[in-house]
Order: sequence, then C-alpha cells, then structure tokens
Amino acid sequence: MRREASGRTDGAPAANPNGFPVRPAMARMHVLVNAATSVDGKLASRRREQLTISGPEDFARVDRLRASCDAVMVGVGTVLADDPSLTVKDDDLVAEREARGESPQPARVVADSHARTPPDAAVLDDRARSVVLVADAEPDEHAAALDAAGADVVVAGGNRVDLRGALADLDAMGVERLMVEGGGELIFSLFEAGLVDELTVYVGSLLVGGRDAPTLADGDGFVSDFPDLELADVERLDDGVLLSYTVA
Ligand SMILES: NC(=O)C1=CN([C@@H]2O[C@H](COP(=O)(O)OP(=O)(O)OC[C@H]3O[C@@H](n4cnc5c(N)ncnc54)[C@H](O)[C@@H]3O)[C@@H](O)[C@H]2O)C=CC1
Ligand SMILES: Nc1nc(O)c(N)c(N[C@@H]2O[C@H](COP(=O)(O)O)[C@@H](O)[C@H]2O)n1
Repeated sequence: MRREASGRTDGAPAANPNGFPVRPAMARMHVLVNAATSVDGKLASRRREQLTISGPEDFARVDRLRASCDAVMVGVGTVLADDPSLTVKDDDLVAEREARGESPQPARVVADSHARTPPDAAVLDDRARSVVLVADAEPDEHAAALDAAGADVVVAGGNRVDLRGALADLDAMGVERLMVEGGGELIFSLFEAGLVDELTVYVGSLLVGGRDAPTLADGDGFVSDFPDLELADVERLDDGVLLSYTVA
C-alpha cells in the first residue's frame, strides 16, 4: 500500500511512477474553486442530494475547466452525497490533453479524514488516477480498503486532513493546477487556510432555502478577516450568472 506522510517539502521524487511530470517541489500550485449555487447561496437542498443548478453552457465550461487542470478535488461529503466521477466528459477535450502529453483525465482527489469513501465510489474507478487524503489517526484497515480499491492513500494531518500539507504533497506529485468543486466544508477550510487563488461561482435562477442546506462556504464561518475577493468578471450563462473572482 502506498501510504505517504504529508508535507514533504524537501524536493520532488527523482522518478515519478504515477505519470505526473517531475518538477521542483513547492513551486506553489494554482488553486481554483468552482461551484454552482442557488441565488440564496445553497449548493444543494437540505436533503443534500445532488441538485442540478448549472445549465448546458455552464456544464461545458466546467468540463473545460476540469480539462485544464492536473487534479480535481472534493470533500468526502460530496462523494457520499453525489457519487461524482469528476472526469472530463468531452472526448475532444480528452484528446487535447493527450496531444499536450498529459494523462487523458485529471487525477481525482478526495479529502477524507476518516477514510469514509466507499470502495465502489465512482471517484475510485479506473477512468483516472485517484488520490484519497486521510488523517493519520485513521486505522490502517480503512486506508487498506481504499488502497485495494485502487486509490493512492496519502496521510495528511493528525485527526483531520491538513490541507496545506496535503497540497504540498500534491504539488510534489506534479499538480500545478488544482480545481476544487466542493462541498461547502472543504471550500471554507481552503479559504480559512489561505489556499485559494481563484473562485468561480455559477448562480442559477433558483431559490432553495433551508437553514441546514449546504452553502458555498460552511465550516465555522468567518467573523473578521474575511477573504479578500476581487471581482474579475461577470458573465450571463444559460439562465444564470457566472461570477469570477481572484483571491488576494
Ligand atoms: N452545487 C455544487 O456545485 C456542488 C454541490 N455539492 C453539494 O455539497 C454537499 C456536500 O458538501 P459538504 O457536506 O460540505 O461536504 P464536503 O464535500 O465539503 O466534505 C466535507 C468532509 O470532507 C472531509 N474533510 C477532510 N479534511 C477536511 C478539511 N480540512 N476541511 C473540511 N473538510 C475536510 C471531512 O470528512 C468533511 O466532513 C452535497 O449536498 C453536494 O451535493 C458539492 C459540490 C459542488
Ligand atoms: N458546476 C456544477 N453545477 C451543478 O449544478 C452541480 N450540481 C455541480 N456539482 C458538482 O459536480 C459533481 C458531479 O460531477 P460528475 O458529473 O459526476 O463528474 C458533483 O459531485 C459536484 O462536485 N457542479
């Protein structure tokens, strides 16, 4: 089982057996967060079932964004709720990746402190590489089940995935562009750790409501030192609006 310690900052591996190009470690990766919300900022209803908010134009944009990245990341809450594949759907985009000398699909990454990803989850299928980030406190047998399902299990943090260390590991594996698709707990933690460079939010013409429905950024929330967002673009897509921000 490949179970790695987190936070290696002492250089990239001399040879990379996993298909990522070898490059100097800690050349800081670019982190993009993308999500779709209702007008009231919800990612899904209180039932936490997958909700189709984007229309065809936005899904095509998301596919292009995935294709431009080395890895696509979600939290295990999203895996349990949506069972996403996180793959690039358009064959032309896959072909373009291959023509650039990249793997056909970006890697899938799950932040999963307690190794709760079901072994038969779509995100672990053989369409792309899968990396599951677990906490050190997690019993070896949980991680072993993920390893047996084909995932690369990376230990990152004590009781909860330490995102800064985990991103350093992904960086050392050659991930230069990381797309994060949610959910709200993971997105908040990334902002809290100051790890986000860009945020794109598609706001669909839908009102969901519900105090327990997940929002774009959940966690404990900020009470001061709010992330510094700069509005870079506004675009009408389908029956909604795409808001693009850079994060200082
Ligand atoms: N509309 C959209 O664009 C999207 C909607 N969703 C929706 O969001 C919901 C899932 O979101 P959440 O429940 O917030 O789950 P999440 O996907 O953010 O996962 C949270 C889990 O990730 C794990 N984790 C490990 N390390 C962590 C860290 N450092 N910080 C935070 N979490 C960490 C924890 O086990 C935690 O419970 C579902 O209803 C799903 O349908 C999810 C993605 C996109
Ligand atoms: N961009 C976007 N718009 C929506 O309306 C959505 N519901 C989501 N959800 C995200 O996409 C994942 C599903 O990916 P696959 O189609 O299975 O590859 C889902 O898990 C959310 O992260 N996104």
